[in-house]
Amino acid sequence: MSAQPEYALIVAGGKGTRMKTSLPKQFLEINGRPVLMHTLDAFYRYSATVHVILVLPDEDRPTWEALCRQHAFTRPLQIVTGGASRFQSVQNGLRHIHGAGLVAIHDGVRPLISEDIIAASFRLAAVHGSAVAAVRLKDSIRVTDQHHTRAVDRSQYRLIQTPQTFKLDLIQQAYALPEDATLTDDASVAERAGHTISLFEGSYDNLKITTPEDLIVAEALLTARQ
Ligand SMILES: Nc1ccn([C@@H]2O[C@H](COP(=O)(O)OP(=O)(O)OP(=O)(O)O)[C@@H](O)[C@H]2O)c(=O)n1
Ligand SMILES: C[C@](O)(CO)[C@H](O)COP(=O)(O)O
Repeated sequence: MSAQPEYALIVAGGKGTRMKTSLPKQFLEINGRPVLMHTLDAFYRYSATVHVILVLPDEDRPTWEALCRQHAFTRPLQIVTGGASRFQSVQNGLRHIHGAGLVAIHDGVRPLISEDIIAASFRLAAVHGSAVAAVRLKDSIRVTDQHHTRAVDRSQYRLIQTPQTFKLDLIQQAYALPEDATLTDDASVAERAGHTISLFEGSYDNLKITTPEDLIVAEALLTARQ
């Protein structure tokens, strides 16, 4: 752990349109427990003192509270209201954090995050200002326009994950600027504000639950860990 206060901002305000289920994917169960609880559990396993802020839409709170009762989930956390986009959910979460410290922004739908990666992100962000989990590509890639495709050098690219961990003043200042829908993650928002982004090694099993087959893979990976 670093000497500074540590916050985990877990965003779970999405609708999961690509999952095509009526229940948002963060509430779907994998191995008998909601995706979001697996995610939160990883942060409590990392540290008993990390301040956890959970971003949820107001209309999803009854669902979450019912799941907490059903699964006897009593971990301490602060719930704040989600926004219409991931940007707005993160922005609202950051408004509820005061003072200096570090914040790990993490998708509620990345339930396989490990304590080691969380620890590395805080440790490296304390030194560099930012620490963003990333992995190398395993497939070949091509760039396309409407008419042509062209092979590109995959060694120059990374797949970006969360956690994306920052010094608080840096990321709060970056999120004070207007929303730009082309910025899909926190690193892009920080970069737009003039900050250099530091990457560190993420993990292929830190998958984001996005489409139905991701649930099957996540269950298999969780089972293999037991
Ligand atoms: N208004 C939003 C939109 C997204 N998120 C969160 O951002 C993370 C990554 O988003 P994504 O996987 O795209 O989730 P959804 O927006 O729910 O999915 P989809 O794009 O398929 O609708 C998720 O934990 C999601 O809950 C959020 O907090 N608030
Ligand atoms: C933040 C993120 O998970 C990093 O890979 C990703 O950018 C979220 O993208 P989405 O469009 O919300 O799926």
